[in-house]
Amino acid sequence: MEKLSLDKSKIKIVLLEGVHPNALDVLAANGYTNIDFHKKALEGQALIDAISEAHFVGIRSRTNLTDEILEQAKKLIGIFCFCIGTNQVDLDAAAKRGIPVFNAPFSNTRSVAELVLGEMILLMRKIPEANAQVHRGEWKKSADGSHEVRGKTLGIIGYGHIGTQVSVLAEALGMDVIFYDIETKLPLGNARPVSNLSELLAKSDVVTLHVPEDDSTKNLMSAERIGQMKQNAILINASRGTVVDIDALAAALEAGKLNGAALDVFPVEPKSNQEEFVSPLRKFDNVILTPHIGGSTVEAQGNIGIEVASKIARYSDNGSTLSAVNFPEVSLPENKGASRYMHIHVNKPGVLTSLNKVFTQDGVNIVGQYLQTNAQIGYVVIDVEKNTKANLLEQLKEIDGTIKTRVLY
Ligand SMILES: NC(=O)C1=CN([C@@H]2O[C@H](COP(=O)(O)OP(=O)(O)OC[C@H]3O[C@@H](n4cnc5c(N)ncnc54)[C@H](O)[C@@H]3O)[C@@H](O)[C@H]2O)C=CC1
Ligand SMILES: O=C(O)CCC(=O)C(=O)O
Repeated sequence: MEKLSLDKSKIKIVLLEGVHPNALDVLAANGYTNIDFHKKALEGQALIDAISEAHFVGIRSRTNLTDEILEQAKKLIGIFCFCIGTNQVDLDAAAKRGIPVFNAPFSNTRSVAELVLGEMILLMRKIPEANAQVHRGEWKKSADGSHEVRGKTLGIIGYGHIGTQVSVLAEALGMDVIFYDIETKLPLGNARPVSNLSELLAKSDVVTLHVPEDDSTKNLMSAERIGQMKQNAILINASRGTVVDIDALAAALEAGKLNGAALDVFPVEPKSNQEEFVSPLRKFDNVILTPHIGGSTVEAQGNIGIEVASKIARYSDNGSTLSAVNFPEVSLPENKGASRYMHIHVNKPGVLTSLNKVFTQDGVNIVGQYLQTNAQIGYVVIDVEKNTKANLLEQLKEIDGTIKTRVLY
């Protein structure tokens, strides 16, 4: 008889970076108990040692899963980011090994939007300087340069899940909202798209960044772009550190071009809470610096724990790759009494024919078949009448182009 899916107690899940305990509860409720829970991020050999036998790994933004690290994790089936950003994972290296990468695209977005809103109000009132001065014993009561946000223009760069929420909240405060996105986006409320970045920068009293880390956003806020901002404007970045040229920002602050800035993310962030944060921005009283905590609220982390752990259980139990960021997305129905074979392969001619031959030549009755491909890989899921024949999995493994196969039930 065909060997079926691995016993759940043998499926090893490694969770790093102190993901919320809700994740453990969800996994336990789904029968997964073989879990290594690490409070911190790991790197180098310690990371390799931790994940070398893992079937699933859960991380946040601090763990770098590079091609070299993934090469040492031969049993890995899925990578789960308990956050939005997936730039810390080599997505292509994972895909070529048949490893889908999942994230939590919504659960911490409100937390980031609220932080940005709060920072914007504080910076427009020059509260960071006032706070620092009073802490030093200085008393400088003044209205100079202190403004309401009502009636001011907010420019949002990147009108996605976070940018749109900032837009709605800012309008509720009476702000005029304009936005720039490389995609055509539905404007919410009275927000208006602008056709280029220069226009947004020239019109905005506050500019806030909500774009992903990629080639198009590297140093998006360069010296030139910061120079295009209004005199006395404010810059907020809670997206990714690579998006702002920090030296250019420091120069603009030094020159009195900007009234203030808030940064939650940095090109180089300390690897642990013990490491010192080094930045030319530390000396400015009118800059709010936070340690990448935009999404770090009890609510967001609790929800992410549930969301991502449910995705681990779903991919493990059912094979669904819905919402994977680097993989063909296959949404699968619950399996009702069939055996489910999953086959991940290089997307090239002939693989499907060979695959179907394995089943047809053995007279196996196929009761469901699901296929998605992208330029790199193909993912086929085949439901067949239970236990019809032995060694189907072995035959699937032998097909030229096979990356990974798995059987459930
Ligand atoms: N500070 C923190 O703790 C957190 C940071 N983030 C980061 O916030 C960023 C945004 O997150 P979401 O809004 O959820 O992402 P999203 O994917 O929903 O939206 C990003 C938007 O940026 C647009 N975009 C991409 N490249 C662009 C470019 N070159 N110029 C203009 N627009 C561009 C996209 O079309 C999209 O509409 C991500 O980098 C994420 O990693 C997310 C959560 C927490
Ligand atoms: O601290 C974290 O979990 C990372 C938050 C973040 O930057 C994200 O969700 O992209």
